[in-house]
Amino acid sequence: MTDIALPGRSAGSAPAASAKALTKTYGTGDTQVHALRDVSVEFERGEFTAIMGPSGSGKSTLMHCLAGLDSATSGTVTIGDTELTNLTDKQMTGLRRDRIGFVFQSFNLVPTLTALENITLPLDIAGREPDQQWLDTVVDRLGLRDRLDHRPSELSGGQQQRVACARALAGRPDIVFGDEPTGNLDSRSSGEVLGILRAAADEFDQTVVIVTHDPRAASFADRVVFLADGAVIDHLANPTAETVLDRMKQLETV
Ligand SMILES: Nc1ncnc2c1ncn2[C@@H]1O[C@H](COP(=O)(O)OP(=O)(O)OP(=O)(O)O)[C@@H](O)[C@H]1O
Repeated sequence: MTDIALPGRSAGSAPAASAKALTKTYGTGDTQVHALRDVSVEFERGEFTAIMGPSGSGKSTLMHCLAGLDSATSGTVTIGDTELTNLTDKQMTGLRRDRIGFVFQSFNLVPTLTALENITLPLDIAGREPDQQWLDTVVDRLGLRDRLDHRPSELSGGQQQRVACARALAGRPDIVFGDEPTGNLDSRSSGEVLGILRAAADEFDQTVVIVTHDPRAASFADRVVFLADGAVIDHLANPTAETVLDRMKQLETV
């Protein structure tokens, strides 16, 4: 498969991703839902951001629009200096494949493939050779070396999520999105997954954006963006589990 040339691969000083005046409306008339109302937010290169907010506040919708999995009703999304609304379907597929990684709450592994085959699947589909050194780094950092020949059913939930993380990181994407990536994990496995996402930002200058309900998970981030009723209502820099919890309580009483 040939690589699709995308404008803006070397993003310079542009944020790694941004949303400008993003709105997303579902339905019409009485049943209309404003999932996003005029959301503008930027994500710097090498920055780890947690998106938090009550159920139904628009977190997943925002993440899916940022990652090109869903389209907004109005406003713009930019990855590097590539505006997603300007892309053809083919270019969008190429951008998602080459520059974006995803980790979902439900792992989404292929049951018939081994851990290693799952990790390299997106690269295989894209016809790309894995960077062996990078792959080794990711596998070792996630403690998966002695699990590579196992199928998902032979792995614990934490191990499966680490495989999903390795799959997201294997192609060295500029930006990694996680939709409640630790939602199904115990605290030890959560710590391992969040640790590798932290390392992706610190050591490899990748941008990480996760949705979470967990103040402890959010404490691994550089910044928390709080959503309520489809709008950004607050930011918190250098969060700890305690400051996040305090802010959540304050926001509930507003
Ligand atoms: N396909 C859809 N059709 C209609 N309404 C939708 C659709 N998807 C989401 N919504 C609505 O949009 C709003 C935002 O949903 P979203 O899933 O982004 O919230 P969330 O903050 O991620 O919630 P949760 O924490 O419960 O996962 C909600 O009111 C939801 O009911």
